[in-house]
Amino acid sequence: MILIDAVSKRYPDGTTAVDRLTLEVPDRSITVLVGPSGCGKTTTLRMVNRMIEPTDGRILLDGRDIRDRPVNSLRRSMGYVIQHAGLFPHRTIADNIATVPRLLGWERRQARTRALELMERVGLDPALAKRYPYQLSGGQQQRVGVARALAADPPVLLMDEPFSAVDPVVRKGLQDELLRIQADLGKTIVFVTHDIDEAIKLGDMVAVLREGGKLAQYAPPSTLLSAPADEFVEDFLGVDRGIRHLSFFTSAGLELTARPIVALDSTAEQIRARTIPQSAYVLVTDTDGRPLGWAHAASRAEGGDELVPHGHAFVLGRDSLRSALDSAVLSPTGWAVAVDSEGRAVGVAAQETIAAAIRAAHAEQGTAATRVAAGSSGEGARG
Ligand SMILES: Nc1ncnc2c1ncn2[C@@H]1O[C@H](COP(=O)(O)OP(=O)(O)OP(=O)(O)O)[C@@H](O)[C@H]1O
Repeated sequence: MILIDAVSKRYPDGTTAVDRLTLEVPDRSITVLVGPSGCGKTTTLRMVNRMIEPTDGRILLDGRDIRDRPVNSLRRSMGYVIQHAGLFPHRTIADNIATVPRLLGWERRQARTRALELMERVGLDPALAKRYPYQLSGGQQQRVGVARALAADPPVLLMDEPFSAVDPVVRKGLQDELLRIQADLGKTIVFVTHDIDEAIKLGDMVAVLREGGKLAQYAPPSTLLSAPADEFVEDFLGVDRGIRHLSFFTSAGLELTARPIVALDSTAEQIRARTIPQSAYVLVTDTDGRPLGWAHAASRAEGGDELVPHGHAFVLGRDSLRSALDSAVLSPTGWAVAVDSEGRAVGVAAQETIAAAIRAAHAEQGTAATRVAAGSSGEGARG
């Protein structure tokens, strides 16, 4: 665990960049520092690897003051990724990634093997190993930056706006890759961003900082969205807070009906038998059970073959109630389509049913929060 204990940083010109910040960064999880420009995020991150020394307070790594460790060994236990990757322009990709292993005295061949292995892990074609950074796209360079930080397998990763300089699509890919890598490797990651959506997507814990380097709130993302500490945090979270919070509620227990699902070759009788009073439509599937679209039940029973696109389906259990609601809202019939992991239709749900599930999830979360507050449960509050 990294403990940032009442740490302040004042610069000689009188600027207070960080003001008595206390944070416990849990092991093997992603802690995000987020806040507006100039609120002290980078300064905090750099105090963790001693690129900046605090004016007051102390930082402990696994219970030991980081000032008691030689700075080189401290930094080698902490991979560091920055915006624009910061690669060495005159070194090949493989040599960039192998930098720290080589510094640690690894054989060239061993370091190269490690570099190639890491390229695959971060989603880079090993054929790029001999190229130079300028021959790679911005997104590819960021992946190299992550691979380089992971090269000596440090327990801690410090990431300073690593994905800010790439377009939204590439950025989403990099975020997904980081979550995949983290699921495999379980590093202790401190991640700086000014993007609240990125913080909510990536963070197990999120620290919202305000100007003057003060901590506004430190909580799991779900708690931030459901209970922002004050107006500043609420404003920073932006609009759609309620809708975004639904991403933390699973669709697993959602009540579905499979009745209005009919196969492409269903007879008029079968269609009539499967039509439900609440809807004039049936969902037509192919022979493998994958949804093709909605059909007006009465017309189809009389031989009509018109299908209305069903929009996006949600994967039951894997996707959230936000995804289920989105599916219903975008559906021309007002009914969401649920599929299994193979894409086969397993049922449909009306908007009202999803709304009831949302109310139940909120009530359940409220109960869990009360239990935690009362100290009668060891459960975390997330999701
Ligand atoms: N060397 C310095 N001397 C004086 N003030 C500094 C120095 N470095 C940073 N600051 C100030 O400290 C404050 C915090 O800076 P920091 O870079 O940590 O913010 P940040 O939250 O990372 O910002 P951004 O999102 O814009 O990168 C800012 O007001 C900045 O101007």
